[in-house]
Amino acid sequence: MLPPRGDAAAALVVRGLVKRYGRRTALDGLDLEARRGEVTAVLGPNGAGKTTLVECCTGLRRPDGGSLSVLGLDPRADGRPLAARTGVLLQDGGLPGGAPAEAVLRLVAAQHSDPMDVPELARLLGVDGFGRTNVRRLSGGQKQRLALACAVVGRPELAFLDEPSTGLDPHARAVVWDLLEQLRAAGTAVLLTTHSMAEAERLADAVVVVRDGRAVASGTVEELTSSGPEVLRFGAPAGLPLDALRAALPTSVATDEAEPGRYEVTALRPGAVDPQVVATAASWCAAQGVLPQGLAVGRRSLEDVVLELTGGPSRWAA
Ligand SMILES: Nc1ncnc2c1ncn2[C@@H]1O[C@H](COP(=O)(O)OP(=O)(O)OP(=O)(O)O)[C@@H](O)[C@H]1O
Repeated sequence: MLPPRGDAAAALVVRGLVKRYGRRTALDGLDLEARRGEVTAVLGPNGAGKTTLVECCTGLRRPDGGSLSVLGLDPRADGRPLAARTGVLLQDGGLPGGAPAEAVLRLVAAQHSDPMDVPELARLLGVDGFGRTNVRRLSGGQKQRLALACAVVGRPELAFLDEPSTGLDPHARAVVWDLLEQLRAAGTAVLLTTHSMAEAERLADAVVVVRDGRAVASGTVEELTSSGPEVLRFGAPAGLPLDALRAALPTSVATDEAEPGRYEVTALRPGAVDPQVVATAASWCAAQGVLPQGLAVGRRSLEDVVLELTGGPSRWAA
């Protein structure tokens, strides 16, 4: 694990956080920091403890051990001042069911001293399209957009966003990503939990990988993915015979169909994936009569790293 980057820009400092539910330990000594003007993405499989972390940070749950500093305050003792300075999006929304969407947003805005412009935010997140609809009647994605609007309307210094783009269509997701970039540019510290590697790659200034209630790695996407061997990847029809390709390539690379239709030529020593290897693989594809889709040389993807750190695909499927 990379050393923590403790400094004055940290809006959230979590040290050795422990939370148990009966005999189940959800957080087992978790360390994490989130800095102002940065998006910190918390990644990890189902049950890793991400939501419990957000619930502890927002004062909804009492930790059993460790320490928490939220904008220099204690989330349970200083709930009131923190409510004015933080924004929270929880997975189950927590919206009142009996009022129209835009009225709910106005109500939340009125609780803040310098809220964003409500009509403008409503337009940005598409809340204006269902502003008069009762919250109870909103679709999952509409509720999610309203809950996100409520979380950010008070211009929070620190925003806790638990899976903000889950259930959103691609257009809404792009809008949410733009909004998160605006928050970051305004100096907000954003703690984002997500299962979307694309979201983390696009937005995260820092990534914390959580497994079994502990941070098992942290750093930038670049720091986490820059180690490991170079790999030539391409897509082609599944089940192509690889023997001829293996015979044509040097022994300094290993060739596999990593998953059906996804081929990888991995360097077994530094520099082994060289231009000649790329040309050989392309010629082999030509001999097979196939066009290699997305042929590219790179290192591990963020998904590869996270799967490796958290125990592989079977663990994620559990
Ligand atoms: N209220 C609760 N009572 C008992 N156990 C709980 C409770 N909430 C969470 N847990 C357990 O604590 C562990 C961590 O759960 P948590 O919801 O924090 O994980 P998560 O990383 O957010 O998962 P997901 O990705 O599925 O949202 C899990 O084993 C879960 O079953």
